[in-house]
Amino acid sequence: MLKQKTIAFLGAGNMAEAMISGMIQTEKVPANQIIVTNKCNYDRLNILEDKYGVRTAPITELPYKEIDFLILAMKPKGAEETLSTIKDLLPSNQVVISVLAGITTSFMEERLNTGQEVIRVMPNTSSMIQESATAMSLGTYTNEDNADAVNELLECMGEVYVIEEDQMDIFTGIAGSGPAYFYYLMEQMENVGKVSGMNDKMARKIAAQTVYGAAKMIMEKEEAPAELIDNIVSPNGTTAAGLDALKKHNGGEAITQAINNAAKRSKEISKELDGVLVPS
Ligand SMILES: NC(=O)C1=CN([C@@H]2O[C@H](COP(=O)(O)OP(=O)(O)OC[C@H]3O[C@@H](n4cnc5c(N)ncnc54)[C@H](O)[C@@H]3O)[C@@H](O)[C@H]2O)C=CC1
Ligand SMILES: O=C(O)[C@@H]1CCC=N1
Repeated sequence: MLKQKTIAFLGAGNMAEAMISGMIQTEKVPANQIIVTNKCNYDRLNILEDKYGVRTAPITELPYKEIDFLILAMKPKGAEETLSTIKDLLPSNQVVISVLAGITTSFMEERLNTGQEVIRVMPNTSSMIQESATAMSLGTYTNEDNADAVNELLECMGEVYVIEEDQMDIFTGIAGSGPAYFYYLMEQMENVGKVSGMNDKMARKIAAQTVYGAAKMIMEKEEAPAELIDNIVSPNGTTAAGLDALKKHNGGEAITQAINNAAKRSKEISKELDGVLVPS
């Protein structure tokens, strides 16, 4: 289904690159059917062209009629201007996909022509290696075939979850921002290893392998985290001592706060940006 689709990115940053990398690796989307544009920084476009074989174009020269899926991948504050620029350039059957935190489907629909199909998506940077946890929520006018095709496209980047849009803020807090929390924790693990005399590279790999193995256990065994914890803890052993310290220092509360704060920020972005809507 994807072989015939043309996909364009508006925005050539980290998230766009991660998604392009995921798509190219599956070989489901031919590289020359991906077109990337950026507001400025044309060097960045040259880098992506050389690295992935994608096509690039200045924003004013995008072949809108040729494009099936137009992916908004700039910062959320650029959405308003971009939607007003592209509004009358889009064919009616083109799907606008946004990965922008806090930008709702109704925000997009209100700024595009009536009936334009929009899909809100929240991937994460693990799209780069096809290991994203990605959510998608459909807009008012999305047709089923297009929704299926976009789902298939997102599967190039990892697992896809179709969720109600009112879950998108919390999903963003858990999975969109989530990799950063784990990088932060792994950085601490690495540092503790280094301080104790471990070789730098080995300390990093040990931390990453430990987290990777634990995540894989949850994915592959149908056991709850609590059961897996039970398998590690010996009475009066090292893990009990470690978990005691983690609980004493509110480790669980810290991750809950991180997720809730990110979700709160996603909601705030929606409110802040929606405030600038000028009725036509
Ligand atoms: N980085 C991440 O982990 C994730 C980011 N997102 C969303 O992806 C979007 C992009 O984030 P990043 O790639 O991290 O940012 P970034 O700063 O790396 O890239 C943004 C790119 O958009 C370009 N740009 C700005 N305005 C533009 C416009 N009007 N038209 C075309 N290009 C424009 C910039 O030149 C830049 O290359 C954000 O809205 C963010 O909420 C979503 C999920 C995860
Ligand atoms: O930090 C951000 O706002 C974006 C959205 C999710 C990950 N990065």
